[in-house]
Amino acid sequence: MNENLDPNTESLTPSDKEIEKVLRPQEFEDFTGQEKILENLRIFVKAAKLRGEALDHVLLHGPPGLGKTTLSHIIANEMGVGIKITSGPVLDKPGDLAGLLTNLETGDILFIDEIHRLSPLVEEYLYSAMEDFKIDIMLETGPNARSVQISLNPFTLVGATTRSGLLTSPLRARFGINSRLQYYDAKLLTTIVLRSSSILKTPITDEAAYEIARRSRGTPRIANALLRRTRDFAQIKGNGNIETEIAKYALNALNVDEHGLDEMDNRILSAIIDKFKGGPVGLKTIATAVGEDEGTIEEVYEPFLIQEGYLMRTSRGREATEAAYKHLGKLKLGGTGTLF
Ligand SMILES: Nc1ncnc2c1ncn2[C@@H]1O[C@H](COP(=O)(O)OP(=O)(O)OP(=O)(O)O)[C@@H](O)[C@H]1O
Ligand SMILES: [Mg+2]
Repeated sequence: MNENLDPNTESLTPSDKEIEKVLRPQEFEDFTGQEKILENLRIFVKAAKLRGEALDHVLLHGPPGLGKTTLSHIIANEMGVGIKITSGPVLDKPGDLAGLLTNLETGDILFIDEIHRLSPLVEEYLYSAMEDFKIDIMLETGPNARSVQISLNPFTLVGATTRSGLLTSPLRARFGINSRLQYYDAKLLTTIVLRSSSILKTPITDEAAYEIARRSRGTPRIANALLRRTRDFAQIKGNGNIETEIAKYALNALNVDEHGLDEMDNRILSAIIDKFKGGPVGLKTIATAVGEDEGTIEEVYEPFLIQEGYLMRTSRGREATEAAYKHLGKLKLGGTGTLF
């Protein structure tokens, strides 16, 4: 997959990361889309503030780059509380978590990214913290070891995950607010691209913004990444302004096709069609065929291909749809034979 389009932040260059921060909305007001979720969050935040209580625990799930981290920061800003950030794989043992929890002030937010990757031990430790704001701490080790229970300041846990299916049900049940972020339509992404280009002080036409938006896999992070790369093309190959023509040129150069599918999307569809007669074929087999990690295919590529109607998930595996054949300009063999 093209590095610039990777929806995982890890592959962004340091300056890209800086820019991503600058482009990150700070308040509900700046956050585009996800209307239902926002409408509810606004009410829950307002009510919690009125009562002077910590906000209920929030679980945010959905594919990468849709705004989970952004929303967590916004919630902290809107609540007017501090936020401590950590992630599932970083919290090795209960002690790590205890350190964070005991340092939270009343109402603070503890943001745990990739919460599906918590170790079972740490996860269990989290239960009483979430439920009763109490934890047990071990004093000393060996024969003198004993545990004392200490009370925590009421806090809000915000958990984010791209794989909500991997969460255990006891953990999931402890979140009072549970929101699934959806892919953005082209119109919303156009608004986001226009907002970002104005922050980056890059002139862009509405039409060019739409061109970038509709080819961004429904994902704000990708829209912003494509905007930055297009800006580079505009500066070097054009006059610095982003117009439709230069946007199209840049997107083609970046291997984003007319429908916004990137190289890996197309490789997945081609593999299913060419190597496995259109499916059904198992995820593992697809992963091997395209040389990509199974989990990444499942959480990054597949949801979008399914939503756009190129892929079906059946009990027997993944199947390419008519739309996929059409998209790749291939004929569907066998079946009803009613193509012509
Ligand atoms: N609704 C939105 N409006 C404007 N910009 C957004 C919105 N959602 C996301 N963004 C932009 O997209 C970028 C990625 O968002 P964010 O980091 O919150 O995604 P994420 O869901 O946490 O992804 P991951 O699962 O990879 O952690 C942010 O820097 C932000 O600028
Ligand atoms: Mg994130």
